[in-house]
Order: sequence, then C-alpha cells, then structure tokens
Amino acid sequence: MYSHFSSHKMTQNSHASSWWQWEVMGNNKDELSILALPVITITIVILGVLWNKLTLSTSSRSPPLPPGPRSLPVVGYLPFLGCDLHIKLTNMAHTYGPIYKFYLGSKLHVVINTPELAKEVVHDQDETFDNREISVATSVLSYRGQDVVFSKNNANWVKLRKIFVHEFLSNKNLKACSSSRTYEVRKTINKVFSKIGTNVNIREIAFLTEGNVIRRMVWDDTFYKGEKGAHLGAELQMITSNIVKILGQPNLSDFFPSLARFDLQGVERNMKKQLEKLEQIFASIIEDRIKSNSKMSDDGIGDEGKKDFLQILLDLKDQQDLNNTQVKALLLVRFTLTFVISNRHISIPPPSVGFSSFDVNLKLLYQDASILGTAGMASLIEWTMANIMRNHEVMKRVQEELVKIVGPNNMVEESHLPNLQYLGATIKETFRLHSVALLPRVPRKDCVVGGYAIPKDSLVHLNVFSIQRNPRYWDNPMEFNPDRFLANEGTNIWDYHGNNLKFFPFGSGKRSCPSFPLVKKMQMFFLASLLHSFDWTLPKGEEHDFTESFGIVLNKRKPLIAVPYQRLPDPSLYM
Ligand code: HEM
Repeated sequence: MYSHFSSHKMTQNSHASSWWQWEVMGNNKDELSILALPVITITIVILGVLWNKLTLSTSSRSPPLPPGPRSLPVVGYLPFLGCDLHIKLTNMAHTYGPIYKFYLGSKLHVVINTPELAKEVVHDQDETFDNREISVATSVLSYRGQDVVFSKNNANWVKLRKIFVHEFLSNKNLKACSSSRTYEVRKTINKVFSKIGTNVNIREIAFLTEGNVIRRMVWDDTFYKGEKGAHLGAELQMITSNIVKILGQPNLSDFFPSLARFDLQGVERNMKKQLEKLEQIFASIIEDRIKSNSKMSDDGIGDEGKKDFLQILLDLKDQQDLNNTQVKALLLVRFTLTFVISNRHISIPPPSVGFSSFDVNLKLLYQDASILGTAGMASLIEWTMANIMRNHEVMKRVQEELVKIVGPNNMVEESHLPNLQYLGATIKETFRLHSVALLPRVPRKDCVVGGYAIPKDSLVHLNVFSIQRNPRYWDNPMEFNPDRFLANEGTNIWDYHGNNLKFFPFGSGKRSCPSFPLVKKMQMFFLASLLHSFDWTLPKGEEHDFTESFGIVLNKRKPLIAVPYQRLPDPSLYM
C-alpha cells in the first residue's frame, strides 16, 4: 500500500519538475500553454488516483465487524440458534470470542460477553446505546413504542421515565404502598396455610401475589369486591399469560420485516386480540375511577398518602393547575382530556370513542410493570426457593436468621427486611445464576466497541447470563454460595445499581431497570414470609430439576411444586 503511494509521489514530482524547468528555461507562452495542458491533466489524474488510494486505505483501516459464524443466505444464522438461546450465546463466546456477531434474517446482532466490553456500551457510550429494538408483538402492545421500556430515547421516554421513577417508584410512594404488599402477602400465607401437607405451585402463588401488588400500585381496585373483582382478576391473569406466550414466540415478521404485512404466524393478529380485551378492561376501570373521584372530596382518595398511578396522574394535573410550570403543562397535554373532563365533572366519552393517550399510558405502564416485571419476579422467587430447598445448609441459615430477627411468635414485617442480610445475599446469588436480560440496546449511530464496528440500528445484547457465570470473575461459578455476596458487606460493590458489570441483573446506565427498589422489597418480603411461616419439602418421590426454559424470562422448565408444613407455633398468626 505504501509502495504504491511513494511511486505515485515520485511520478508526480517528476512531472512537476519538468513543468518548473519549462518556466525557468523561459520558453514562450504559447509553447508553454500547449505543453502545460496535458501536464496539468496528467497531474490531476494522478492526484485523483492518489486521493482514491488514500480514502480506500483509510476505509480499509476502519474497524471490521466483530467475528462470527458463517450464515446462510436470507435466513442468516436463524436455523442454527435452537431453543436454549442463553446457552447457545454463551457457548458461541467460547468459539468466537468476547464480542461476536450473527445475522438473523436481515438484522445484525452483536453479543457482548465481558464486563470490560459491557462497560464500553452502557457506561462509556450510554448516550449512543440508548434505543431499543421493537418486535411486531411489542409494537402492537406498546402502541408503536410509546411505553417506557420500548420507546426510543426521546421526549416521550424522558417524561414517562420521570413519572415512573419520581412518582410511581418514589420512596414515599413505596412506603405508602406497604399496606397493600402486606395485605397481599398475608393473603397468600393464609391460602398456603389452608394447603398444609399438600402440593403448592410456587411460581403460581408468586405470580398471583406479585401481580396483585403491582396491579394495586397501578390502580387500587380494592373497591372491586366480590364477583366483579374475582372476574376482573381472572380475566387479567388470562390475558397477561396469553401476552407472555405471544411475546416469547419467535416471529418471522421480525426477522424479515418485508414479510411483516402477511403476518404469517398470526402473531400480530393474536396480540391485537389481547390488546382489545385489555382496552375494554381499562376503559371500565378508568370509567369507574372517574365516577368514584367525582363523588369524593379531594383528600378522600387513597389512604396513608398512598397513590396509585391513576391518582399520580390526577395529582400531576392538580399541580399543573397550581404551579403552571412548563413541564407539568407538557404532562397535562400528554395525559389529555380525560383528566380535564373528570375534574370538571363532565361526562366521559364512552370507550368506543377510542383510547386517549392517558388511557394508553396507564395501560402501557400496567403492561410494563405486570407482564415483564411480574413474570421476572415470579420466576426469581421460584428459583430462589428451589436453590434454598436443594441446599439444606442455606435453608437452615435463612430460617435461623428469620427466627433471630422476626421471632417465632411474629409474622414478617417489612421493617425486618434490612436486617435479613443472609436472605438478601441468597436472593443476589439467585439473580447471579438465573438472570437473563435480553432487552437489547440499539445504537443510534455507527460506533466502535472493543475495536469492532457496530453499525447503527444493530441489536446489541449484553450477555449477563454468561458474565455472571464466568469462572474468570466468579470462583466455582455454578456453586450456589450466598456467602460470596456477604464478603464485601457494607460496601456497594454488589448492589443492584449496575455500576459493577460483573453483576448487573437490572441492567446498567440510563436505560437500566428503574424498579429494583420495589423488586428487592417484594422479593425479600414474600420469600421471608414463605420461609418463616412454613417448612418446605419436595413431594414424595420427586427430585430437584434445574433445567431452564428460555423465554422473555429464564423460567424453570419444570415448575417447582413444594409441600408446606406449619412452622410457627401459634396457628392464629396465619389467619
Ligand atoms: C425480577 C425482576 C426484574 C428484573 C430482573 C428486571 C430487569 C430489567 C432489565 C435487565 C432491564 C433492561 C435494562 C437495560 O437495558 O440496561 C429492565 C428494564 C425495565 N424494567 Fe425491569 N426488571 C424486573 C422487574 C421490573 C418491574 C416489577 C418493573 C415495573 C414495576 C420493571 C420495569 C422496567 C422498566 C420500565 C424498564 C425499562 C427502562 C427504560 O428503558 O428506561 N421491571 N428491567
């Protein structure tokens, strides 16, 4: 390459010197102009060639794409991925290195497998990797990415995230919702008590309990009593589980966007059906709330300062009235007429008129929280219980700690949680072994990671599953050992903030999960209550099965069925 460059340089010099000689020799102007023309032309051609070479050599020096497997035409690597994607992606790192790529259909996927490279994405270039990919199913569900999870990083996301973090998940609100959490957890303990000595499906009770807590935080439906409440709960649960199934289904339309309009597998159609059902439920919930608000005085809504999301939005409207700040005004515009109408006691347009953006926001928040969040939390509860039940020493230490902190004559209260350090470490160890976060980041422009080019709009996966099981960062990584999280107790080295990219189950950077304070509280409270109130064994003849099933969360393939036995001496505690 350089030899080409120097030979051209010499040619250029020799032409230049002959042209200079003509001038010095004082040849007449006509002769000069006759000869100068071809010389100038040749020089320009040579300069052009040189320029071309230079740009070519620069671009050939620009970073290559990451390495990766060979793919088939059109389908790319799709036929080779199989079902257990988390295992496959981890094994591929052994072959192709810490950063590799593959194509699925026409989309480029990049997988990052070390904390150092993850840092380049979520810390050093967080501003670039701040978008998300949206599938056909999630696009239907999120009204083309208008929710917090799937929105591009734009003004809409900033506003929703602010409300999510500073209102919905604020310390004040979390504290105020403590009575709902206690109510739901105690209700489940009471139910389990009625099943002493029989089989209990742990994921099922976790899903119901956590789902109810989240639902009540989004809109407190305690006034839906009796048959109406039961019907609503059952219907929501059915829709939610249908949605989870659809979300977990690989869809050809995602791999080949040109086929999307044919909806060959009916994924879009099915998701729209679920959405319609959700819309009807939400329309009636909103209508009921607006009616009930109009009957109440301003301070009559909610107890102990507790606010559900509906109320938070109503309050934002009120604050806007008082302060008239631009931000609140923008929020008001977004949260639409429904507020204005309800606050002025004007009748509400029927649902058939169409969903306002307020309704959409409520529904989206419910979806983000309940579908992804609840599925994740229920799965983690199940994995924690399975790990504790398999490791007798761990079970013994967890229960000893509970006896010491809570006492045998009390039920667990949220105030006990900060002192349950061993249980906290047990939950972290479960997050380490059973996390799978496949919410890829999408760069808004071309960039470079680990010396490789990452084109704009490719899907970048941070393989937290492989990092959190990598023997380079963890001693005996497959051993369930909560003590590893107690070693640096008092420091924030193993917190959930995503600063340490050897352990980041809630992601990291500006798009990290904002809900970990709530999740931590709920996981601790529910598990502490299950383990303090009951002794647990597997049904007779059953053995532990730790096979995983890959989906939007990493579930246990075989649900954990366990048998509870009364542990506390006083049966009245369970009532
Ligand atoms: C075991 C429970 C959960 C786990 C492990 C989990 C994990 C995650 C992860 C890994 C991300 C992506 C982070 C990133 O891209 O860096 C995320 C995003 C998110 N999670 Fe969670 N999550 C859980 C529960 C919840 C719950 C209960 C809620 C709602 C109440 C929730 C709301 C969100 C939202 C809104 C986002 C998107 C944030 C954004 O893009 O700005 N999560 N979560």
